[in-house]
Amino acid sequence: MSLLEVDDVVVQFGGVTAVNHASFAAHAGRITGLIGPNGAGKTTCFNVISGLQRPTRGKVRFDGRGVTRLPVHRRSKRGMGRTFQRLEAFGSLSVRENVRVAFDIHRGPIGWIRPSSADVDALLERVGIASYAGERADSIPTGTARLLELARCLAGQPKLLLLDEPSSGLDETETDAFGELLQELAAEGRAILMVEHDMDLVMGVCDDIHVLDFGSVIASGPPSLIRSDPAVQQAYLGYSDVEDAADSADSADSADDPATVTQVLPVVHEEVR
Ligand SMILES: Nc1ncnc2c1ncn2[C@@H]1O[C@H](COP(=O)(O)OP(=O)(O)OP(=O)(O)O)[C@@H](O)[C@H]1O
Repeated sequence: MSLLEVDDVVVQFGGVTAVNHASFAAHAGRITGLIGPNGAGKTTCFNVISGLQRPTRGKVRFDGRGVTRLPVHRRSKRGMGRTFQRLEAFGSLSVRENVRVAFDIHRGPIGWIRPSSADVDALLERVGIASYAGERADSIPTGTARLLELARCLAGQPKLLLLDEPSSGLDETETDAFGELLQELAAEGRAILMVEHDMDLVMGVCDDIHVLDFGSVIASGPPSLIRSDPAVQQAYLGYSDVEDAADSADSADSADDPATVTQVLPVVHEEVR
């Protein structure tokens, strides 16, 4: 059964339909990508899932229960964790203090049971930022700050991780390490739903991908299917010569090789941006 179900969600901002009857799911133990051109409705979907945005219509179910009307903090208590495009850490605190505070927040009324330094340091180690533990959060590189966001989120032991452009600011080596970390986190049973513009990462680590365009889900499936889907090519390429796009990908390699996917989509995405 899906851990998260988004069912026929519509979000309208005045005359703008940001999300248009979108339905998709995310499963425990799997990494799910939510991709699409700029303005496709990805962040609005995340806001609906996490409770920051009430949908005009439609439902969200999490862990077998409806959460559509639940406030953010109650979804968090049930096991949703989210990172944001905008960085949220306390700039004047050290990296270690930020993670310690995140533990405290998630432990709520029993927060007086302090996390041990070993808990905090193990988490910093896990996301690969232990060497920055004593640095002020406002002095660390952007990529490191994103990993700090992830550590703060993991302090709440979420069942579902909602990651909004988590790899921006990471270099290639860091992104590879980050992809491995995501796979480990999923293998431990978490569901990961990720909005991400780095198609190498998306195609390399996602088990399932949902593609949004103008607020609608235009394709869902594993990377190999998404890469060759005509509607996806249309959305990213902006013209209907689907066969050309498929041919160039096919000639590069087989459909199962993530590298071939990225030879089509990322280039196109840069053009769209
Ligand atoms: N609060 C708002 N009020 C009015 N329109 C909004 C609001 N938030 C988003 N929109 C519009 O809804 C549409 C979807 O925006 P959204 O930010 O969800 O897209 P996105 O796929 O996350 O884009 P990006 O990749 O650029 O972050 C866009 O047309 C955007 O301008």
